[in-house]
Amino acid sequence: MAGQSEQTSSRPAAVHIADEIYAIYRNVAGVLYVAPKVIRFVVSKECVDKKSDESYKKYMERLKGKEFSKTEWKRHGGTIAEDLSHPDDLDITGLYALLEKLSRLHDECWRSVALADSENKSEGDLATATSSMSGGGQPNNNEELPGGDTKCPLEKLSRLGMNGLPRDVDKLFDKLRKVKNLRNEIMHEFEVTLNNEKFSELKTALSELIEEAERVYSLPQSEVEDQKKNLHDDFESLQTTDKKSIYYWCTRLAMSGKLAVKNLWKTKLSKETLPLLNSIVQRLEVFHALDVMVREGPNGQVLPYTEIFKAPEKAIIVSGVAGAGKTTLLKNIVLQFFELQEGNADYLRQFNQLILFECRDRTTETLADVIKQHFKELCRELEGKRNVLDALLRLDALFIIDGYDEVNKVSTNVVEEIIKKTSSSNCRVLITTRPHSAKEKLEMLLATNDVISTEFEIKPLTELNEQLEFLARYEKSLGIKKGEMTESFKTLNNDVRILFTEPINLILFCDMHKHMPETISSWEKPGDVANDILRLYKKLVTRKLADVTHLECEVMLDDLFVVIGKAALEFIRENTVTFSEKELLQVKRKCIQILKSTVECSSEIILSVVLKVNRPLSGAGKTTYTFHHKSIQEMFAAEFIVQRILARNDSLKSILKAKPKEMSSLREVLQYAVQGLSRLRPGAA
Ligand SMILES: Nc1ncnc2c1ncn2[C@@H]1O[C@H](COP(=O)(O)OP(=O)(O)OP(=O)(O)O)[C@@H](O)[C@H]1O
Repeated sequence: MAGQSEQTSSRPAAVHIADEIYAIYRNVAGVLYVAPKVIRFVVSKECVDKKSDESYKKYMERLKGKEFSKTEWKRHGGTIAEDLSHPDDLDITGLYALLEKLSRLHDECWRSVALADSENKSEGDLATATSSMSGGGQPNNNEELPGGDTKCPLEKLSRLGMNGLPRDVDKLFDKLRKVKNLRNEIMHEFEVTLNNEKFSELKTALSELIEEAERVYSLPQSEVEDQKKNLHDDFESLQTTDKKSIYYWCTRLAMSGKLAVKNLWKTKLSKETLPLLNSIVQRLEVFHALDVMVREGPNGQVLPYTEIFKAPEKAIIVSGVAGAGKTTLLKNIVLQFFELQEGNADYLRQFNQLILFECRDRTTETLADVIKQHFKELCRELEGKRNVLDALLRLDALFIIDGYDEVNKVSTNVVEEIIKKTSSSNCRVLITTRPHSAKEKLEMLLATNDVISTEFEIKPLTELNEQLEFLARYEKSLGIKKGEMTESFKTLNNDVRILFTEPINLILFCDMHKHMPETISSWEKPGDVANDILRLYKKLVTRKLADVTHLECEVMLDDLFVVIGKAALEFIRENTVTFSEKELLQVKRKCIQILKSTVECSSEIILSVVLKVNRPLSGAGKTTYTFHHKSIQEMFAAEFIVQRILARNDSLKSILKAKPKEMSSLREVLQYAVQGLSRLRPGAA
């Protein structure tokens, strides 16, 4: 269904739309409703030995004669939930994987029994020879019956096919693959979704699958006839579009969902305003393709980020330290998703819908609200409002959750809902988080919902050539003379250069290069850099103040930064990175008091330099404020701590005022504070 939006938007005639709805509806309902029914029938035949309330995991353990550990099940069961006992919620992909695993395991069982039989037989032959020599004549209990399946622990499943020979499942899987491929084409390529011929191709493929099942499982004629009749009736029922059916809403999403989401995000994400440069860059133009490291396994494999979806697990966690580029990676994935038709992001072809949710959001209360934001038009229709989420969960949607470490009381409910609702669907979830904070909580959330996940960590830009490549893109985009900024970067000593392994720091380097190039050559230790970044903020505020006063503002600025730093710390303690107008009021009041003593101006003059204003795109909703980056908020908070320690010798505990559970949000702040202290008072850190 990729590429749907553009085609749909340019179609003029209503009649065409009706034709398209009809074609899509039949194909989508064919692959999402009829085909799984047929495959479930085949699975039930492969599983005749399974008790109805027994989970597939327990069943497989019974056949294997041993329990699977978590990791073993991850390997054996793939994405099959541990407690799954009925395949009703699995779609073609899941059913295919399940059948493949079961049939392989059954073959294994038969092979091991045959091996045991042959060993027993040779022992028996020896015994017979011995006993015949001694004149004895015990019957051999291990004697193999025709087909060799009597000793198999599979009591009801026969090893023999219809022709009396050991069954051959290759053809069955060929037919199944045909159905699966049709599903993927229909779900992922909009031209195919629209293609009327696919509907009859699917019907033929399913009918052939039933016939192949007849051969493999020696099915009685009457059962095969019944299945074929059901198939025929189901396909007939799809000849008219049923607006009440959930597949009608899948169809509507297929037609307009992607365009709606593109309209919501593209403008917001395609440009980026850099923190202090006041320059706008095109996000895709400056994007540096980051590598990721596989967290599990001994050898810490490094992969391009585009490989993350090759992992079979439903949930993909991308972790990375502050400013490692997690959010930027997600934003680029969203943008690339809209460019799919140009063929430059094939790794996203497996998804036909996309939802983005930011954990820092403190106003969106439910998943239904998230869906409403994404598919406003569809949700305006009464039936749409009720059905869009359900329909989405039947499609191959990618749910992107940004910044789990920033999750708050409100957004935690939305995240939980996403994980719960997608757990038994075909959708996948991509979540970013800083590695320490909240990761355990996230893993717990996934485990309680039986969601298997895998983690990739963003690889820092440790090599000089990577850092230069990164900077060169910004150099070009910002119109800086080629080589000017990169040459300056090359002059850094190694101790300082290792600070620039994260993109955010390289961006701050661009800031320094523009506003205080002379300081770069004076950096000796990492602590010098964070200090200069705060100095840079002061310099920019001073410039603003110069428009309204010619008085000396240094002391006043220090006081203002203490107020801002204190607020930054308090917000971080509560894991808050976006602030409402109301929350900011308190800070403004304090700033005004300080300003009044020296100059008659509004607090906006200061806050407009330090904070970024986020106005809701739609016009609805409230304006929020953030620091230009969470790391900058952390630097301000750290500076406040350092100043309090130096000025009043206060204890860290009394400055932080943090409850034990709040301490994890302060990790990075403390790192900056230690750097600051060791710079100013080497013994104090
Ligand atoms: N791959 C990239 N290519 C180009 N610029 C990048 C890239 N990654 C990050 N940046 C720049 O670095 C800044 C910080 O990155 P980002 O906000 O994505 O980090 P993060 O890991 O989400 O940080 P945090 O954990 O603090 O929220 C971005 O605003 C962007 O300007």
